[in-house]
Amino acid sequence: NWGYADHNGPKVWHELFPLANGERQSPIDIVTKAAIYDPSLPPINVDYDPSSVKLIMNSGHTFTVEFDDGEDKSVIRGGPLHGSYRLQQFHFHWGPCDDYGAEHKVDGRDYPAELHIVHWNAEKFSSFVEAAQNPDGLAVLGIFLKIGEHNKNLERITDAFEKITFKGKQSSFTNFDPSCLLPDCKEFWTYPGSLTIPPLLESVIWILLKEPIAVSSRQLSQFRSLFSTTETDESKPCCMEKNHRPVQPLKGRKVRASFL
Ligand SMILES: NS(=O)(=O)c1cccc(NC(=O)NCCCCO)c1
Ligand SMILES: [Zn+2]
Repeated sequence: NWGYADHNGPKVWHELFPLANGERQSPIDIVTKAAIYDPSLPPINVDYDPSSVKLIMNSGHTFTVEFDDGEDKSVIRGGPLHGSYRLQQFHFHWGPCDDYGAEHKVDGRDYPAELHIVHWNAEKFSSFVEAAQNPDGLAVLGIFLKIGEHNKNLERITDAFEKITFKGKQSSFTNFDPSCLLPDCKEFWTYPGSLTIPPLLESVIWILLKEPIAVSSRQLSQFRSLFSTTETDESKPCCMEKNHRPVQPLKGRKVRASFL
């Protein structure tokens, strides 16, 4: 099925997933001078309960840290959002080297990786799957990663990798608050977009923080040490070395900024 190689990657996703050529696809290049400052945008407010984390798993395309979204324990509010959106999972996107690998760009510039914290509108819909079918169903908080100091808050995540080396593996994960991965400054850009993985549903309100967080090159290399193949895969085991979609056409969309 779909992946990031030449035979099954972003260039051919449209064959099975026609939304790939849709009107509000993600990621995009954020042209900062074209962003519209909107002083009426309230600040972003995250309220995460560390006890709602459940597990960490290798999906074959990335690794996800999944939360109990059966009740309103961990939510995001404010910014462009109407009401509260419930935390479901977070995951990352990266590339084969430290020069690129994030999904969104800023003024054409590549970051080496990007964190996506995924939420769904539990006030209007009864499940993630239902929310994902609606234009205001999902809210993804995107955080850019840059190469710098070792990030202690990532240690518990990279320490878990030995238990989820292969596709399909999962391991219990407890007591983790993803707000420890956010930068101090919560200024953001926001625009209407889509999932960046198939089925590319156009149901995401994107909120991208302007300030990146730092991780060490060694920590990022640990991401690439995960396998995109199962333990029993006949074909030779293959490392998860890239899982980012190229930027997509803006098609007239406006990007708003919470800052001047
Ligand atoms: N990449 S993203 O648009 O933030 C996004 C939004 C909502 C759900 C997901 N899903 C995932 O990344 N799931 C990981 C497993 C996918 C199937 O391998 C991604
Ligand atoms: Zn993502």
